[in-house]
Amino acid sequence: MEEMKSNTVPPVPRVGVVVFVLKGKSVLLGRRRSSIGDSTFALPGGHLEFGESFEECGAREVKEETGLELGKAEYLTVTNNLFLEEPKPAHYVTIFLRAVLADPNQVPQNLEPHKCDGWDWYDWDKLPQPLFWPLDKMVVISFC
Ligand SMILES: Nc1nc2c([nH]c(=O)n2[C@H]2C[C@H](O)[C@@H](COP(=O)(O)OP(=O)(O)OP(=O)(O)O)O2)c(=O)[nH]1
Ligand SMILES: [Mg+2]
Repeated sequence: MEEMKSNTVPPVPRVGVVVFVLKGKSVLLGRRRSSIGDSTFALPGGHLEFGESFEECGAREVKEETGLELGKAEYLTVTNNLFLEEPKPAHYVTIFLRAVLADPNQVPQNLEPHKCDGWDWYDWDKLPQPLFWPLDKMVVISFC
């Protein structure tokens, strides 16, 4: 087919799954190191892989990025995000989950330091700035 000969793959939307990991009144955030949203505070999460449930993906990404084991994750909401200003345009459908820790004494580790400056707990009433804009949009729409 003609389009198969081309080396330029047309962009497609991807699915991101991110998790509000909650501990008392605090939520886990880390400063991103990425071409998308560099140096803004974001939730742990990543790309949905073929065949995964949202909850499996959220638990896997949180474990890979922070070492934390989650209790049961619950669906919160979904947003549709276009990153047209980025070096490479991207489109994410982002699934937001929430979960508490399986064992509340676990301490987050920065297991992917090329993607994040480090994880910390932030009081829900005093979230750090700037938030990654899709997260900011979701918080404003859902909670303000
Ligand atoms: N991590 C994260 N991603 C978010 C948030 N909000 C949001 O729309 N996304 C979207 C845009 C991200 O590019 C996309 C995928 O997450 P990511 O950028 O952390 O992906 P990743 O490198 O960890 O993915 P992976 O290769 O490990 O699967 O999800 C958020 O608060 N945190
Ligand atoms: Mg990630």
